[in-house]
Amino acid sequence: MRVVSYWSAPLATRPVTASVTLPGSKSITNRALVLAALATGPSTVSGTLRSRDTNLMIDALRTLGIGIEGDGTTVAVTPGPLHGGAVDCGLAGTVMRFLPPVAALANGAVQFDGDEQARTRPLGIILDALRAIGADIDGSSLPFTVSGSGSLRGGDVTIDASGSSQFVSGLLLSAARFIEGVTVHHDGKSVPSMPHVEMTIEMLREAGVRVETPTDSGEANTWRVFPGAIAPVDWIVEPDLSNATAFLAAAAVTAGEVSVPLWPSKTTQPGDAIRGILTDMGAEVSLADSILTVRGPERLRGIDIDLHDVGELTPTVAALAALADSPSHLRGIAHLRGHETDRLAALSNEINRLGGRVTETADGLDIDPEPLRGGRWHSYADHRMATAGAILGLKVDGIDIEDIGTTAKTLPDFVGMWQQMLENEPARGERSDGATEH
Ligand SMILES: O=C(O)C1=C[C@@H](OP(=O)(O)O)[C@@H](O)[C@H](O)C1
Ligand SMILES: C=C(OP(=O)(O)O)C(=O)O
Repeated sequence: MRVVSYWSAPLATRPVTASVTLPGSKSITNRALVLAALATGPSTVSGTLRSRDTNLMIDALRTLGIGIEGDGTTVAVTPGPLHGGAVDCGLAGTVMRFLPPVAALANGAVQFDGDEQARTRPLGIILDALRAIGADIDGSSLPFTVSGSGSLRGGDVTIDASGSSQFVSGLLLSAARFIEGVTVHHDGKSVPSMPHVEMTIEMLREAGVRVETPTDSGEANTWRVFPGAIAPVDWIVEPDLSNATAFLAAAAVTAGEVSVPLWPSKTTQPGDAIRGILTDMGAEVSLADSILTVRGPERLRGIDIDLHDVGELTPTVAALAALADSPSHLRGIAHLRGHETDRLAALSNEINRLGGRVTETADGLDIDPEPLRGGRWHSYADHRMATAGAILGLKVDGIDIEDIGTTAKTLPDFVGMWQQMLENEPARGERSDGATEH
């Protein structure tokens, strides 16, 4: 018997009004750490997210020989000779896809493993790509071993990155340190989450790396990183806009008003797309003096949207759609079946268990709003499933969320922040009831 804890999601008894400051972006933090580790001298990272995914990245880099000082949000990274060791990826896509190329540059064997659930996440594409450019790797999913020889040839490689943009980002991030750099060609259905590839390219350029995306010369879906030095940078991490979406959704579903300070005026984070999404659903959204404010409408409209570029936002958008007053169609997100869990199945199962009407399509979800009732909400070890349940819980009494602690993947203080947002609202707290696993 496994003891499962449930958190009674607090109901909003009035419009939510709050200002919520978000910790740093997972995606920017983990890219900054990798680039700092491979740089020619010491870097700092300020605004570092401290969460399970980023702490796993820090622990892994330390294991491989990188000096990382600081327990808080400012860390100092001192590169050192890379050596072998054991890396725990947890359930972090960024760790399991960004570090194998780093390991190929180490002197020694690097053993990768992770959570049971991580063993089914797509990985073979990037491991095969690394083999094709000279790496010695045993295995095609977790657990696997990279036997580093201190350098990697690099060169041209063709991959199908339609399963995850992280295959492209992972190869590009370390490539300046490959003898020949890398040219990655994508051949397959379109690459999802392209803003995350843009984020990789922008950060590489900030570190002085030469990157070309020769779309102009007719080579769409090709990225080239030239060999050369990665410069040390004092990175400043933006707040995590994807995590912000759950809090902004609270305003949208309660006709409330939520602001998030330090919203960047220009960003590659996909979370920025929530502005357009909430506007389309009927909310009033404004960005002034770096403060994003969302005012919720009396009635939220459904939405028909392709989320291919911003798939990370799907759990929030699905929760919004389930509380809207007209149908929604979420498209372009077949790749979510390889995220922390099969998010299309998880969202449809859980919303339907509460009385909703969600149908899984080949590449998304059709959501017909129905009155929902309380009940258990399973989170599948997925931080964004847990936060989607919390959004529904604002409007539907009696939703008990399994393992709310799973939000620690990217937002360890989610419960505290949620309760603070609802200050003066009755918080129903967490209990542990020894229920057996479903
Ligand atoms: O590179 C990154 O930081 C990420 C890329 C995306 O992955 P996919 O392309 O696999 O969707 C995104 O969903 C994930 O949360 C973070
Ligand atoms: C898909 C996600 O994470 P990962 O970086 O583990 O792929 C996510 O955070 O929504």
